[in-house]
Amino acid sequence: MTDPAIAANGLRKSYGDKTVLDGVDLAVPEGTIFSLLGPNGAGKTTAVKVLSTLISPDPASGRIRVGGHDLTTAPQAVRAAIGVTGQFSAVDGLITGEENMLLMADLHHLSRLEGRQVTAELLERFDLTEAAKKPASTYSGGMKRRLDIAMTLVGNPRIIFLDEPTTGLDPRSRHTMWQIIRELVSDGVTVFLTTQYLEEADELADRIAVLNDGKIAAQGTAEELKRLIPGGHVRLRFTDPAAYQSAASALREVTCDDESLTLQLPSDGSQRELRSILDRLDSNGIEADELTVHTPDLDDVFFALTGGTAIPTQPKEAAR
Ligand SMILES: Nc1ncnc2c1ncn2[C@@H]1O[C@H](COP(=O)(O)OP(=O)(O)OP(=O)(O)O)[C@@H](O)[C@H]1O
Repeated sequence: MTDPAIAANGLRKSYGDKTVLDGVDLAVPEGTIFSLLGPNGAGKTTAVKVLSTLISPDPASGRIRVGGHDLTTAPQAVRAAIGVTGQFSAVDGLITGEENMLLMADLHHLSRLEGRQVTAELLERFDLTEAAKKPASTYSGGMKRRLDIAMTLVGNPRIIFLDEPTTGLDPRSRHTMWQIIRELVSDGVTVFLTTQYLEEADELADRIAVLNDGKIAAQGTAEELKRLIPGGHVRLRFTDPAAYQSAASALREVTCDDESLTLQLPSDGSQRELRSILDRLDSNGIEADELTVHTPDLDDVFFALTGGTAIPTQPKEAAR
């Protein structure tokens, strides 16, 4: 098995006596999107800054490897493997988009010809060719973010940290950014994304970690996280009142709605639970007209995990 692109054990970071990250464990497989979610001030940006070598972890931290290199002993090698964009944008507003790109190419020691080629390709890919000769200060928020990512890609990084890449963007620009992120991953790049938009994590991330109080409160796929909290249920709708009545007495823990002939019963939506419901209906010769599964959405998960509501212990498969 290959090394994860990012692997942190017991990552700690304090500012004075304020502990921001209190033993964070993360493993991000290569070529996947990992999203770190958390309320304002949870420490997301701090995690990005540590993992991208902008600040040092506390000495009490465990082993942290990024791109196969040790963060503490080989920070230069880590820097060569990664790109960072986000709240600390590298875009210089006084010069044009093209000049920003060429400057980046210079920093990466590309020849003039290579620099021009890469710049033209990336400006085209990010739909900035038309604006290339205008000062970056005249760009819209979405254009600036696209330029920022294009500049990061000049160095051909295998791992990209995106710190809140769509904050403040309108829905169209946000969707464009999502498309860009998906394309990066389809090229094999690993993306570490922080976001305050749960929908964004749900849409993009292979795995999500929820940061709360300096610790990872839970991590897993969006589906695994949704199964962690109560609120999921199965709804059965009938057109035949007799079938509805039989189902109401055959099933346990049902809530009945006699008017709409609908039954609702709590369920985590797992295959095992659905099978047991269907088996019970079958063995009583009952057929529902409609069966729908309702799982809590990520908003419910986020509030439950970061609002102090008790949640059940995380099952093994979600903790892996
Ligand atoms: N240089 C610093 N010195 C002291 N405290 C800091 C410093 N940088 C961040 N903090 C504190 O660390 C905590 C975490 O901040 P961080 O920016 O990592 O949170 P965040 O999850 O990214 O929040 P947001 O969603 O608001 O961007 C905050 O309480 C912040 O005040």
